[in-house]
Amino acid sequence: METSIDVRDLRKRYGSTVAVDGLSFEVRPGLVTGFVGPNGAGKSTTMRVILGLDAADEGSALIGGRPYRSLRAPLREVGALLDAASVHPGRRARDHLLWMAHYSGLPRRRVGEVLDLVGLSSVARRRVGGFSLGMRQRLGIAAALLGDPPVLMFDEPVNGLDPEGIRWIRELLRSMAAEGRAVLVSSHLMGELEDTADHLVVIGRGRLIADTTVRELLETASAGRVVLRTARRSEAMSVLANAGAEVAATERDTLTVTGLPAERIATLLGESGLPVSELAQHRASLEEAYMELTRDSVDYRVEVAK
Ligand SMILES: Nc1ncnc2c1ncn2[C@@H]1O[C@H](COP(=O)(O)OP(=O)(O)OP(=O)(O)O)[C@@H](O)[C@H]1O
Repeated sequence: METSIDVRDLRKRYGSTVAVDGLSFEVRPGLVTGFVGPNGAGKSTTMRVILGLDAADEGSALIGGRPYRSLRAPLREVGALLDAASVHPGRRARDHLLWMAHYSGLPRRRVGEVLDLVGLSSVARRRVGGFSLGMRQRLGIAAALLGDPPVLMFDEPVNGLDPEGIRWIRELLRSMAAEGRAVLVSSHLMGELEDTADHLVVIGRGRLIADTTVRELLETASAGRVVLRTARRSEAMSVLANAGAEVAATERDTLTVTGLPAERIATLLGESGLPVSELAQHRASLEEAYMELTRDSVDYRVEVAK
């Protein structure tokens, strides 16, 4: 199962909107790659182009070295969950999958297998119109798995799910990658991917912002920042600023200091007779690292009413 997704210099515009602007990245087998960016960053468009649902203006998006449209048995090559609401409500879950299997030349027995895998066997003869969002997501995932493909793509799969459903999808994604599949999963919330993704492709306004492992991203975001607590915060701020540090007041009695090592901070404050109740290297959360990265590429900000 050594199939990957290769996106090279991809460009796509809709009228005057540039949705994807020269994007390149790879989704490798055996890993869950998180595809992250603020709303409107171009994630869905990129996925649609990879799946041949939209044509690129420039560049390429290949699955196992070939464009989607030239794949002879697409469902055996790539499975995708884009829009879980797209199944006709009058159709029964099992019939939907049987029709897909028939249309794609897949054995009927796969339908029972994937229904078991996603936990829908007991409701397989019910109409999809009566399904909850979580059940629809599971059906969409069953459809993606039908051809047992080496490449999987999920667009915001945990949207609107309860914690049990979220945990189920996370475990499924991890186990699919552990079997050697290339798994691409998008989200506009980095936190959602914290326990799931090995690798991250972060985009904003259609461009690549970071292509990195989760670990590297956290290390970069944490680097050189020290957090300290002191009851005499404003005096500590001026002592450290005079020594050349950049100092930000965060919580009530807390400062975040950049530009001085922790030992130097301790010495300076000690010499000035200022009490320090806590002094530690800052450990950034993934969400924090992401906010930092995408600060300039958020299209729609909520203005706070004054
Ligand atoms: N069919 C379309 N016609 C016109 N504009 C579109 C179309 N599809 C996407 N866009 C625009 O392209 C940009 C990228 O949209 P896209 O849906 O790919 O972003 P996204 O990262 O998936 O966002 P979200 O997290 O909100 O789904 C947006 O400005 C969007 O309005």
